[in-house]
Amino acid sequence: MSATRYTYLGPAGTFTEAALHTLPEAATRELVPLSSVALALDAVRGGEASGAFVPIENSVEGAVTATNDELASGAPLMIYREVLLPIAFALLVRPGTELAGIKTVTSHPVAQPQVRRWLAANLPDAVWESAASNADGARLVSEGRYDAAFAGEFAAPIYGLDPLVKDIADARSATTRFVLVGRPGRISSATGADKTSMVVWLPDDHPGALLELLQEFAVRGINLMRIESRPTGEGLGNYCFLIDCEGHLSERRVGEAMMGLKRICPQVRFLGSYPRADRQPSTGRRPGTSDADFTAASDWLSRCLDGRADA
Ligand SMILES: O=C(O)C(=O)Cc1ccccc1
Repeated sequence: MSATRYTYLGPAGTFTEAALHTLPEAATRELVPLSSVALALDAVRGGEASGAFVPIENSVEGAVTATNDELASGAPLMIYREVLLPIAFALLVRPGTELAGIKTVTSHPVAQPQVRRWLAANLPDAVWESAASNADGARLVSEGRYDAAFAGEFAAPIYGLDPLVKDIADARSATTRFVLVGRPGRISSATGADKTSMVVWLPDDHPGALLELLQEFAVRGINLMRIESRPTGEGLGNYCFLIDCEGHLSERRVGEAMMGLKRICPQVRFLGSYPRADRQPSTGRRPGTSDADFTAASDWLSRCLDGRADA
């Protein structure tokens, strides 16, 4: 196994690669591009790499389903870091191509909703097809398989293409979130601005089951940052939930919420506690949910059990 190898969604020139380079340790790792999220994660599961860097969520399109499904199934993995990257696309073409000559265009499926309005306004008759990644779309254009690709402008020189149009984004603040995933191991210490991720399977099918699950967070004043339902693959109506909440597992209220979920849900997969990329501390605490409040309450319980309730 290689402790210094990170795989990522490639090929060269993906947004994933650009985001990976913002991690300080990327400079000292062997970075290996692979053609799918599943392959990048399997290399970690198989011990050929210590980390895989993959997109997980987009502010316009939502979940990158391949990543979410991989984290919810198969051998367990954990998230150790996250990176946020603002995304703007360039329309990459072979030198000499003009807008009027573009009949086919490609991108990663998560990119398409971010350029849908631009496409309708500027290339209404062009046929869009999905690529394994935005950079792979650029590679396919260089091979003549498509006329144009939406990708990062930085991918153009890698594939001998020209950015015909730059800075394309239907939503100005489009951001993609990427995560560094490894095999389960020790989580980093709390920083005061942390996030905890998990996959939770619903308590057996009954009215209010989802509410019961959410109450574990609500009563402890824990703010949710994301909740995504995904089919378990075990028949219609069977879903699990990928949840990100504010805080670190070592905070009493987060630990107690996880224990609450563990008691009522058939399965809970802890996906890690790690520093928030936006460095924002957790929002508004509910009174009585600080670590000191939990410690005081359990001390009091011990005194009650000892017959010293008034001490
Ligand atoms: O990293 C890439 O280039 C990808 O293909 C994944 C992706 C898709 C859409 C926005 C950002 C990243």
